[in-house]
Amino acid sequence: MALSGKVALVTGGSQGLGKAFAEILLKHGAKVSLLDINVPTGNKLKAALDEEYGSDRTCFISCDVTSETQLKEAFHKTLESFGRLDIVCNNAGIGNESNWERTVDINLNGVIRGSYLALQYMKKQNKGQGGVIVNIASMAGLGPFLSAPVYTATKHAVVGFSRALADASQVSDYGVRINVLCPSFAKTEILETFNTDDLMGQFSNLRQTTQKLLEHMGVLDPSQVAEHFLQLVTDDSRNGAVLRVTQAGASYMEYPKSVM
Ligand SMILES: NC(=O)C1=CN([C@@H]2O[C@H](COP(=O)(O)OP(=O)(O)OC[C@H]3O[C@@H](n4cnc5c(N)ncnc54)[C@H](O)[C@@H]3O)[C@@H](O)[C@H]2O)C=CC1
Ligand SMILES: CCCCC/C=C\C=C\C(=O)C/C=C\C/C=C\CCCC(=O)O
Repeated sequence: MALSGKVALVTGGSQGLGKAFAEILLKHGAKVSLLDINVPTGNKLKAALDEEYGSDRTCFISCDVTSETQLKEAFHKTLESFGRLDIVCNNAGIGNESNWERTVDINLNGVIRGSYLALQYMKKQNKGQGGVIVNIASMAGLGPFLSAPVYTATKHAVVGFSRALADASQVSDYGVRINVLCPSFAKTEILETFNTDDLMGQFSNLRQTTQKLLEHMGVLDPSQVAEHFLQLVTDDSRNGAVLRVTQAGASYMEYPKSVM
């Protein structure tokens, strides 16, 4: 998919990986709708991007992915502002093992809400032009992150949900590809979770083990992660792909062939 003239929507787009995804899409000619609950940071980012790319290339929409109403409205506004929708990145996520229900509602339910709305707006059967969904999971979607069982569960679920949806989309001929990105640790604000006992919940005692894991795996720059995100957006041959990104490089996960 060539990105010039295409329109993308990124949840959790105010900062961190969402910001890096928005920037790489803009660099390649797309327009981007940024959705986030962090309004001051989102507005500041929009102002900075206006300077660099012009004010008609982005919009910022205050939106909580736990609200079906707000998310629906944000998709509607994006279509209204830019006239089309081609790329949806369900990226918003948190680490909170104490209020684990909220973690599930953002990291998993938010991805499901965003993916279903994306299909509704992009599938050919609804007069959409087709497109691509990239859901942001984590290395914790592929193996256990011992100090964060609920975070791990949400990310495994995002991988399974996205793979099943990709097959469903292909068999239904929606013209929408669905891929998953699984980054290792990246230098963003979410890493502060490890310094916050209230968020670590009952496994805050495992701080040292977590710290060792982080030192062992290293910390990626968001721009490195964004390069691989771009691959999932632009490579039309990829549907149901799960791409893991580590300091050692990126590789597609291989799974046994589906029975159907
Ligand atoms: N940084 C890392 O080490 C890794 C992060 N990830 C995933 O990447 C995604 C992005 O996280 P980061 O950029 O690292 O963290 P971050 O904390 O910098 O960014 C997350 C963004 O999501 C927004 N957000 C949180 N709850 C929201 C809600 N209910 N509705 C809308 N927006 C909401 C925040 O305001 C923030 O702007 C998350 O899904 C995270 O799980 C995956 C692997 C590694
Ligand atoms: C409440 C704690 C969750 C905090 C979330 C903060 C950072 C998130 C980072 C990640 O998403 C995880 C990245 C990599 C490590 C995860 C698992 C390692 C195990 C992988 C394996 O064994 O294959």
